[in-house]
Amino acid sequence: MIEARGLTKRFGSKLAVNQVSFTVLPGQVTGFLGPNGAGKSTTMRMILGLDRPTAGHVTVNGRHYSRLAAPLREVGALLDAKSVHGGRSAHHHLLCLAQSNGIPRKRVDEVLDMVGLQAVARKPTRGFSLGMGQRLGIAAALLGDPAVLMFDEPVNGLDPEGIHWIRGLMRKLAAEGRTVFVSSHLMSEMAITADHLVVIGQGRILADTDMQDFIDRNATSHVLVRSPQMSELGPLMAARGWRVEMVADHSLKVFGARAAEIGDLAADHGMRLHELATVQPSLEEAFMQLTGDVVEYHAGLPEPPPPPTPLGDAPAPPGNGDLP
Ligand SMILES: Nc1ncnc2c1ncn2[C@@H]1O[C@H](COP(=O)(O)OP(=O)(O)OP(=O)(O)O)[C@@H](O)[C@H]1O
Repeated sequence: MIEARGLTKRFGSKLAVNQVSFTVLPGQVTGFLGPNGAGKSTTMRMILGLDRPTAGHVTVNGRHYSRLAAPLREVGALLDAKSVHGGRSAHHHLLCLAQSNGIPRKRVDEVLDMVGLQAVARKPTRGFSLGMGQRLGIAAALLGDPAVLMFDEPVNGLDPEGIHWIRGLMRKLAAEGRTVFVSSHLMSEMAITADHLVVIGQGRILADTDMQDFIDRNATSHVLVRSPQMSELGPLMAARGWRVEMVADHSLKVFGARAAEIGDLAADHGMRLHELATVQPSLEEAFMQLTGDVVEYHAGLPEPPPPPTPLGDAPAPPGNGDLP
């Protein structure tokens, strides 16, 4: 278990982490999300005793990292996969770590097997791809068979097979009862890997809740409707007080109504429907909704396209409203 209480880190005038409190429980994968510069890495570094908190504290299994008798056996971490001496082989790197932490030699081969690096284990790591470096970092994290695991952007540089593999590994580690704390910018990946989310923005906790609750609270589902009689059906739905938006392919997005209500309305007026589907919001939509105001670094992108036209103001569709 990881417990942070009032955790704060200031770099000069920059308050990187601001009075953060959260608990990461065993037996589940907890995703740590936030825009660039939100304070994720700094928080993880404080958990590992690599940065000293300005205020507050954080413990791993009830103790500060510096007080752990055999740290690698209690917490394994992948923070910066590039922090390996390029002249050493993967085997040698792991062996040095094992020997300095009282871990049996045979564990080195076990973790090399687990991450799929056996075939290149004796080659210098300077020739490793980004993905191989990630796998080696994960092998080091697993070396002490720790109950707590932390991964900062673990899928960085991994190919689809590698991403699939790490997803399975995290789920397996959590199912074994371990504490798994993982940061990622890949929302689609987090959506299928994490059970619980801690979301941080500008150094403050914005959400600490389970995945479904986070999505439900921060984004709304809608119903996608396609009908050859859209020009008549649209105003009927708008008149019910439902928010109706025309989308690019001339279908409609309807907010505030259930699919059954829309189907009934169409049937009552003898109108045909070609599609009626409830669309659940994604983690990415919920994340963007919550963190939109706290993004530190905005790209100089061109102006976004105008929002979809609400149907009430929309020009009439061409012809009799039939869809292509
Ligand atoms: N050693 C440091 N000295 C000064 N400022 C720092 C230092 N480390 C981090 N910061 C600043 O603290 C803030 C939080 O940085 P941090 O790396 O923790 O964010 P992050 O959420 O991990 O970002 P990213 O998703 O981009 O990796 C940023 O504004 C960063 O510039």
